[in-house]
Amino acid sequence: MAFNVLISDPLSEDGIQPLRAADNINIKIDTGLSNEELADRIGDFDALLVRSQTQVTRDIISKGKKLKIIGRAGVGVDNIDLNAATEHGIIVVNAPNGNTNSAAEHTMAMIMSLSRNIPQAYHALKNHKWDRKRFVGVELKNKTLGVIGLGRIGTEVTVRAKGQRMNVIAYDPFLTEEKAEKMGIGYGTIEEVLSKADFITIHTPLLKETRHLINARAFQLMKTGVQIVNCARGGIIDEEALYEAITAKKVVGAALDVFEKEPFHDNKLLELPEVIATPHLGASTFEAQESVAVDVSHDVVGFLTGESVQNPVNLPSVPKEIMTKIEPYFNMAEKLGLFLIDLTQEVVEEINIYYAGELSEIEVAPLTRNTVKGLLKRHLGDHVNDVNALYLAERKGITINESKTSKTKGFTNLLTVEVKTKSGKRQVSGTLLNGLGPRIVKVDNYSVDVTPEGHLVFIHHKDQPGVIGRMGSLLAQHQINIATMQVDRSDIGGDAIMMLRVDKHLQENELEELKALAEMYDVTAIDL
Ligand SMILES: NC(=O)c1ccc[n+]([C@@H]2O[C@H](COP(=O)([O-])OP(=O)(O)OC[C@H]3O[C@@H](n4cnc5c(N)ncnc54)[C@H](O)[C@@H]3O)[C@@H](O)[C@H]2O)c1
Ligand SMILES: O=C(O)[C@H](O)COP(=O)(O)O
Repeated sequence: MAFNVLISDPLSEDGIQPLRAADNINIKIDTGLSNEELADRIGDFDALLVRSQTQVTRDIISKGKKLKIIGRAGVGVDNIDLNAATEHGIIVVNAPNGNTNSAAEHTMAMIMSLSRNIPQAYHALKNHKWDRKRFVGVELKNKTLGVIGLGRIGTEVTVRAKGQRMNVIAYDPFLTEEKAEKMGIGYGTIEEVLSKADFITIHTPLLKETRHLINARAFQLMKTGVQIVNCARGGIIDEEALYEAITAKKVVGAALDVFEKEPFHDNKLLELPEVIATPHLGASTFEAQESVAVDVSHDVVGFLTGESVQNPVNLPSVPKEIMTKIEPYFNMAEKLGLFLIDLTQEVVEEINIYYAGELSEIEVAPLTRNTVKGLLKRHLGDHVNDVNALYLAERKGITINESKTSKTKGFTNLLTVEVKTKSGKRQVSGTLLNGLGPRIVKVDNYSVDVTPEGHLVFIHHKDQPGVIGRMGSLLAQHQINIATMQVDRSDIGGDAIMMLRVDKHLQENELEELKALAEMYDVTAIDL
């Protein structure tokens, strides 16, 4: 099967070699498309690769009928509608590590350019003005740099600023006193950092919570004479408030690589001599571009060829060593979900998943997704996948609970799936037998031993002599061969079950005839 990949922003040619080298991938490079053009063409593609320029909107995503993966060659995914991607079951991957160094270096270049008025002095000189007085700067040594957001880039900037003998103070919701101490920096609330810093640099993502994080109130808290750098995302600083703060002489310098609206031709901030700027160049180095393109290409090839991805954005990332442990259970988890929904045939209100034995010691989130995928698949078909299974369940009002226990009822590992419906609860348990694969070992309170594969028939009946014989004769009349058969009962003459594996799918009339036999309560055919 061949896959079509569209690259809609300029990516490093060396970086996309993993895509070029893959056998079954056709690449189309079409940069500078308008949203409408992209929406028109996206229907032919299995994967879309972008940087920050392409706006991957809900409309584009919904027109991507074949689209399976969106790769962002860089960090920020604020140009991709993640909710829409998740709802459509499209995985989004990014390349979070490849441009950290370049972005940190660019930030330092901006801080140093600001402190010594280098762009302004250059500009004057180009205009034949030899002006030394106007461009007297300040040293960085012993100045305080306030870092807002101490992730990958914020941390790298900190290391470099310390090299310039700056004092660093940072705010990040995940920064602890111990961590700050270990890094040799100060830490405080955002208000403390804003009020103590001589230079402020922003390194958070653009989120609902960080939009206009640096607003008029934040500028009020800052020292008069502060200088500010934004190499993270436009929109984190309120540009209107920054303009006011500069014209009020509160802020004496601002270095901006990113803007609320990009690209632009006019931005009134650029009319201010205190503002220096670059057109979103933080990640624009040969090294960073090659690195992010390689990372994202590997993930796209990996995903399209059925392997796991390294940098998923809308799926929790699972370390390889943990993935290796849980992968063998994936198929069983999905099959248990499929089995149970067929057995239940009712509206599910709640799903409870119990992980026991070895399973209680490992990360099980991917197994929960696979189980839920199985439970939804009968009704939603291929529309449901690992990416959107939990979202779709939630949208249907289904509560999902996971719990872990060491009690295994004699099995080394046991996965039990329970659904709650209006008429009660139903359960199925499975185990992975070493070397033998998965087995269904319990259905409700009955013990069985069945491979979850092929054509199964679950029969609920009264425990009475002759039921098994009548069932066998009827199947024989229809030329249906029984491959394996299990029976169990609650007590003598009470409720009993049969679990058959048969060699062909049971037709509706055959099922009806089985149900009509004496002492049968219910018969369900389940194809796995
Ligand atoms: N200019 C460029 O070309 C360029 C290049 C690379 C990255 N970026 C941008 O830089 C930013 C940082 O990238 P990164 O790789 O360091 O990301 P990261 O995820 O490693 O770090 C972000 C940090 O921000 C923190 N944070 C979140 N909300 C916060 C808040 N309200 N206040 C303070 N901290 C908060 C997080 O806890 C995290 O530690 C992103 O916006 C990314 O898009 C820009
Ligand atoms: O978030 C990022 O990785 C940077 O903003 C880089 O964006 P770019 O890929 O458009 O240079």
